[in-house]
Amino acid sequence: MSNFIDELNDAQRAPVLHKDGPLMVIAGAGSGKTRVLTYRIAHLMEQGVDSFNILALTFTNKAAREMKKRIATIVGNSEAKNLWMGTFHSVFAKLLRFDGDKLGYPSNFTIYDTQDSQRLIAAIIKEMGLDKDIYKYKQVQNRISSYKNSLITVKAYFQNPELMEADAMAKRPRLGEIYQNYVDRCFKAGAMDFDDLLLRTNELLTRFPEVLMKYQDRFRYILVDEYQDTNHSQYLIVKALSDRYQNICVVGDDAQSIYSFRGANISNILNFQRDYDNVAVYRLEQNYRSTKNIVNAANSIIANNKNQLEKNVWTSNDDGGLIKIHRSVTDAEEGRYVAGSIFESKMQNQMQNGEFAVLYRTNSQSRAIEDALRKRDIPYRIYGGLSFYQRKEIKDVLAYLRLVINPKDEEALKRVINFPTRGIGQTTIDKLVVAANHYGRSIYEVMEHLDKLNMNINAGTKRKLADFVTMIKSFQIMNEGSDAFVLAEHVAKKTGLLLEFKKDGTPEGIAKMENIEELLNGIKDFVEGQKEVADATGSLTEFLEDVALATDMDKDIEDDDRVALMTIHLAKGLEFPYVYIVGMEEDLFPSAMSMNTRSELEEERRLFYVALTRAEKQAFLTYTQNRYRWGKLIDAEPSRFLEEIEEKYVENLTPVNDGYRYKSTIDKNIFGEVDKSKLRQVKPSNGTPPSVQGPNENQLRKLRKLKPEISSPTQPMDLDPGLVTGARVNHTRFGRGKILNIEGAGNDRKAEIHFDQGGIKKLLLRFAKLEVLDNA
Ligand SMILES: Nc1ncnc2c1ncn2[C@@H]1O[C@H](COP(=O)(O)OP(=O)(O)OP(=O)(O)O)[C@@H](O)[C@H]1O
Ligand SMILES: [Mg+2]
Repeated sequence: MSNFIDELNDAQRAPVLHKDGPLMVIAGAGSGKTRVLTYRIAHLMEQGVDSFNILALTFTNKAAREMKKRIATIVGNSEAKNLWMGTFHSVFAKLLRFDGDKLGYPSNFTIYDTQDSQRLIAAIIKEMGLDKDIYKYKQVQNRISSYKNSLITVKAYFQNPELMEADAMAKRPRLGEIYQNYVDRCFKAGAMDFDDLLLRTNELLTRFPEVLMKYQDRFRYILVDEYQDTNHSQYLIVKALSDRYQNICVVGDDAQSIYSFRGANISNILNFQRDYDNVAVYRLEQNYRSTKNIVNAANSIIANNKNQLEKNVWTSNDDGGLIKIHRSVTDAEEGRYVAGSIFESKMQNQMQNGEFAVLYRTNSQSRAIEDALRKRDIPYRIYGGLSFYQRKEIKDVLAYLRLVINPKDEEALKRVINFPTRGIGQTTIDKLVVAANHYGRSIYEVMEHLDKLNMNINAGTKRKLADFVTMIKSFQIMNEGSDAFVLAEHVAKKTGLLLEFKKDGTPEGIAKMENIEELLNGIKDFVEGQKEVADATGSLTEFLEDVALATDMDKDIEDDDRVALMTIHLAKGLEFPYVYIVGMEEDLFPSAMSMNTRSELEEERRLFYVALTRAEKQAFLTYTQNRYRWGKLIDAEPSRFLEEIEEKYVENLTPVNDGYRYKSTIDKNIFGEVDKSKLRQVKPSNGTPPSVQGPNENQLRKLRKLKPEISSPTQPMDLDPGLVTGARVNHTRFGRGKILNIEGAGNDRKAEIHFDQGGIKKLLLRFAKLEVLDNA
């Protein structure tokens, strides 16, 4: 036993040692909430609480694994293994495997990922003959998802005139029917989507008191990290399970609640004291993660929110560097600045790639950063993009494996029934779907009974369908006798998938084959690994569940030294020595979609607070004057959040008094309708010093009259001083445009130009004969 209790300060020790009963830890970022949760579990086990009686819910599976590792070093590996620990989705998927049969689900139910759900919804919209431009499948899926997370079942929906009216007003009067069909189809396919994992758990616990009692008795101690981001469905599950023993410990930070768009409800944290008797509330105030400058800057930002619990976060860490703000002319230049700055820090301070993170508001911002990092040969990893398991060839193999476990799985079946091609056309598939709907059965069941059904399908096709069924059945027989790896390898060969990609012969085909090989390796690893886990057998079902709930975030990558790129949402709970927050611009951050109400804007501000508090040593904020959005180059305005940081904590790397400063006159109290024109009213001061990085239009005009050497160091200067990023130019054939980027040297010097007539072209300067315009 280690004396791990000594690794806590007094304020942290209290909730760790707290005896039974409900407790809540409310504290700012980096104050040790996750550490308290981890150590409390270790302490409970030391006090003799059986590891089987503890349930811990975390934000990512990776976080759960790390906690388990830490606990294992304190109480020993074998005990730590028995803990039920993971995300809500993974924990309750496991619970539903045991008891979902009471709701009519097979224990081997499939988990539909978002893509599966969207495909099915798109198919239903088509079958119903609805206009796909009005019934956009992604929007419909979103809507259904939010109903499910608010526990609005189909039945409840049709009993609620207000909801129906709202959908009718949105020109989607038949949304309820789609919802109904979607739920029916999932059920028939023996499938649950992500939201079902919570919805059905709730249903199970409400409808079957004996099941509820069983789990209440099992999970005598429940702990929840990031409690501020639980949605209603999750909240109810926790409430129900903890109702009997009331040994519930939640930790969270209202200032970091950033998932309300997914139905998370900050009032869960505010109402906790009302929900339980004698709640002990603990507060932590000392931040161990960040420098004084970062902590104070973050405090000054969040102080702009009206709705928040009083907190006084401080740190005894060093002051550290000021928060650096950098402006550039284009997003490409922003990327180059970030890459250059990382490169420099690495050189100067001997830092690893893994010590840097670049955070952004939306995934699409990663491209410019990636390009720049690649040019500098800095390895990076994008989190939350298309994960390995979502690649087409991988999903194809997985679809066959899913069919082995659950042949009713409609999305898997549709995916591979004719891939590799075996002469089963779309018309045949449509007929099968119609028959399946008619008989209230799955497509596979229809295929099994083709000879008894009077269907208009010719004998040749019938034989092909029968062959397919026979093939799946042969896999099923094999699955009983061999492990997941042996079976998967057999399936990849026997179905012709490997051959299909090999035949292809292109580099892409080969890459796909290699990916399949990687998948097989992964399955082998999994089978080996599972042998050590309690309750696990290394079966194919377990593997598929792991995959369905995996995100890239969950992969163990500690040994891999790369710069991390991710959205701020994904960065919650993590920490990095150096953090770059890019795209600090109005309409991007805060997002244009989140400025309609005060509460939306406050959520964006919390998001900024989360972003900044990820940094341990140094934070950089960057913004650009021009950015591509929705295929157009737009003038970007500096984010209002920049001016909300108290001035003494920031350092501007680019001059701010030159007409493009971020100090706007925007009225912070106006929320609904921000007067954008105000941002433009900032007058350029006289005697603007020439900027050395990213000149703006005003400066460009001046620059053209100045000596060539006064130009951005990132832009090697041409003989013609006007040809720089951001300059307006005229081309004899393409007309007027704006230079986005200049690259290459000598005869190879090229300019990337966005022409007013539309279109971006890369032109060799020695041929282009560009005229620099003065009247920008
Ligand atoms: N008493 C302590 N002594 C030394 N380091 C500590 C102490 N408490 C926490 N830390 C360290 O401070 C950092 C932040 O802790 P932790 O991640 O638990 O904070 P948190 O409150 O969960 O943050 P967030 O709100 O971002 O989730 C971690 O690196 C942790 O190891
Ligand atoms: Mg935490």
